[in-house]
Amino acid sequence: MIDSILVLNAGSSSIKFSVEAPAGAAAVRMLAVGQIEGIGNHVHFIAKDADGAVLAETRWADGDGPMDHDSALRVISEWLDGFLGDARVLAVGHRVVHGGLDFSGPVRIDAAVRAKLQELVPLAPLHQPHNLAPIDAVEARYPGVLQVACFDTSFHRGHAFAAEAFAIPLKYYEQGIRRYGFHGLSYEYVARRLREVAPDVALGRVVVAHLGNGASMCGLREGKSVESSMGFTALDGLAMGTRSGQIDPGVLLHLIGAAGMTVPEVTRMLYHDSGLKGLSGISSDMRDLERSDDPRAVRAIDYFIHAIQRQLGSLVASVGGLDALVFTAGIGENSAMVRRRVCEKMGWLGIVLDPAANEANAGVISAPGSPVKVLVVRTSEETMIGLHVLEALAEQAVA
Ligand SMILES: Nc1ncnc2c1ncn2[C@@H]1O[C@H](COP(=O)(O)OP(=O)(O)O)[C@@H](O)[C@H]1O
Ligand SMILES: CC(=O)OP(=O)(O)O
Ligand SMILES: [Mg+2]
Repeated sequence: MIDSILVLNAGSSSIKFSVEAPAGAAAVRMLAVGQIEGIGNHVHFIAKDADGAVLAETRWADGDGPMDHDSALRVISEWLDGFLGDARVLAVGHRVVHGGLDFSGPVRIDAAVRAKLQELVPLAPLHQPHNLAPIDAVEARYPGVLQVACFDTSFHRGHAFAAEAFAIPLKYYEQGIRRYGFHGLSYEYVARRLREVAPDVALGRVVVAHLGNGASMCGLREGKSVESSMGFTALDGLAMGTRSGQIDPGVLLHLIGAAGMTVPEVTRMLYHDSGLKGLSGISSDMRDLERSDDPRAVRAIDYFIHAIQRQLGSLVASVGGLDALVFTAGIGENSAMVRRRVCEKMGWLGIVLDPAANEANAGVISAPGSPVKVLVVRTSEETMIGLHVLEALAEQAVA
């Protein structure tokens, strides 16, 4: 096996990984990619080679197999040990969801950086601990190896004040209580891919809908992030698998005040028991809801679609019109139903869907001549992280 860069990406319901070989100064060649998805639900491990051929796969019965991120990470590292054989690990890149005020780009991890990332755990309780655990596991397995943290927040830094601030006393803004935005590695990757697959719109007014277990939307102009639906934490904006999305802060004041709930109880409700799961009472997984004819499942999907449509209208205002709408991530890439329903009521924006292309999960799903181009782009936070690690390796070589 070739000396490689390892990439680890812990999401809220999955751990994704890839093995990348440097291929020149600014490109990586993927050797293997895989994930454990459905952690805590229907757990599924798969690893594939560069051509998509399955190298390993395990599907556990409900309630069986790795039920938390730690045991999922062990399954992945055992497989990686076998795959890598005696190849050298050149560096390891990690997705870290929150970079706070301090980190506006990828950073080499040392003890001081590790400590700062730990401080941000309360701002991303569903992600940050799972992002940091692999850093420690890698240090134990490959002592001294270059480790690079790549942040979900970096791509959004540089938003205008009005897109970044909350209208509370200014001192809180100075302290870092701002709308950071997340899924930035995904948006950065999609913005790059658009230059290849849709150069006519790539630098125009684009809204990207990253619809996974966590879901957000981003307005782009000239390939740069202008505004995100997510804010200080990854709770804001769209309803998600288990997260509420946008909520009137008065509801929280009521629950903590008059209704007597504790802060940990409200935290648990907003992060774990809300969204599709909370509304349906059935599942956080869109696949389960699509299969169900329970009216609660139908209403949960209705809410999800409505939230996306409202956010789309809002982001179109932020970027000043619309040249392209892009769907990505687990739901965006795979659910023709969600894409069809989001677009259905958006004709007034100039969106005309090609139903057959949409059903086929094609790259371009708008009808020929549609004023707004609608695309499906497969995201790869792992590739983006691999490229950032390559830059860090080059900097290390120069230093
Ligand atoms: N074929 C499909 N149809 C509908 N939804 C799907 C399909 N495949 C995956 N999903 C949805 O994608 C979600 C996972 O998306 P993903 O981007 O991998 O999540 P995350 O990175 O946030 O863990 C699952 O919760 C599931 O609801
Ligand atoms: C930020 C976030 O919500 O990430 P994920 O979609 O991986 O849960
Ligand atoms: Mg994700």
